[in-house]
Amino acid sequence: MKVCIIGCGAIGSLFAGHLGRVDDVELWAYDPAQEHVDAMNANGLRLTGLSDVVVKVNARTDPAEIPPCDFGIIAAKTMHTRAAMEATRDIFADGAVCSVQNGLGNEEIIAEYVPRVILGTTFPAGHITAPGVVNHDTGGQTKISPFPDKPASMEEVQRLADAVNRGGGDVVAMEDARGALWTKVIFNSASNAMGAMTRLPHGVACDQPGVRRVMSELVKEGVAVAEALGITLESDPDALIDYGREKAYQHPPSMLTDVLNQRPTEVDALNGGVAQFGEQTGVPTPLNAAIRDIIKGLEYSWREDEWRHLKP
Ligand SMILES: NC(=O)C1=CN([C@@H]2O[C@H](COP(=O)(O)OP(=O)(O)OC[C@H]3O[C@@H](n4cnc5c(N)ncnc54)[C@H](OP(=O)(O)O)[C@@H]3O)[C@@H](O)[C@H]2O)C=CC1
Ligand SMILES: CC(C)(CO)C(=O)C(=O)O
Repeated sequence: MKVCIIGCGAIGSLFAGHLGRVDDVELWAYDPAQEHVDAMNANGLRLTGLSDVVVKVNARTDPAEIPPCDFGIIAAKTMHTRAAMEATRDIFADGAVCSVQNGLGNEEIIAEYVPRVILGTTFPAGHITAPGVVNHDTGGQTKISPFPDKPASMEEVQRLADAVNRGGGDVVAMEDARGALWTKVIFNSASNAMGAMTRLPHGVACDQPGVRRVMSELVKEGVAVAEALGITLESDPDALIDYGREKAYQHPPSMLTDVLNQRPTEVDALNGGVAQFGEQTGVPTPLNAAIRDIIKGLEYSWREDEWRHLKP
């Protein structure tokens, strides 16, 4: 079985670290980061932290050098989903592609490019520490299921989960993982956005009563949209925020890290995604829409060369 990781950064590498240990998996990776790809090809992909392993990955920056694959696992940031699928669509002309990204709308984009799609959400965390080296920060489950609009078969979903699990992963194949995905999205739309706007780590932000109140208001909007879509959440996202305070008090949400590094954020797929599905279902989401617009304004502030010369 051939599997290609699309975007082999932190999360993609955690999946590669599992699949690279399985004898009957031929593992490929597409990633535009030349230095990272060169390091993986020269020395293997090294995982540190919770995992301590080096695996062989056939990494490429040119998708034309990758053979047709049975499965893709996309772990590029959400703003790169379309470009990633444009580049790799031929690899999956008869394959199934699974998203393990955060946010909403990824599966809909993937479905424009490949015949079968697997929806997913993942809880482990990691970060790149050097080219070809990724630290596995925390463990957790991944949940995957056929994407209803363009489904992979349940047999394919199970086969992909089995392959990752045989390499030490923890992937649950489900009939419908939308509840798990939406639970995490609603959590992220509160924790990540408020972390990014206050520059406080998750737990510290939770301890500011006003900030915590806004988180709960963001959650309420997301829950109402999920309900309108007929999605049963896996758990209460507001309780997940409190759980996160206990387990990861000093954790900077990824959107805060992006803001501190003045990098584009995933706000369009998080608060923007909730607002977009809110519009579709007629559920008001003014707070999520406002957060999206403010964070987009913040991103623009970093591109001073585009606005410094402007006059009314
Ligand atoms: N990191 C974490 O702990 C967690 C992350 N997630 C989610 O997983 C997804 C991936 O995040 P993460 O692994 O942290 O991100 P990273 O930035 O570590 O990895 C993404 C990789 O994709 C590459 N990339 C950029 N553009 C493209 C493209 N057009 N096609 C293919 N690959 C591309 C990047 O290269 P370059 O660096 O050159 O841009 C990078 O190597 C996100 O949606 C995130 O929210 C979910 C759970 C936890
Ligand atoms: C908290 C975490 C790492 C959970 O996976 C996350 O999703 C984020 O920071 O964006």
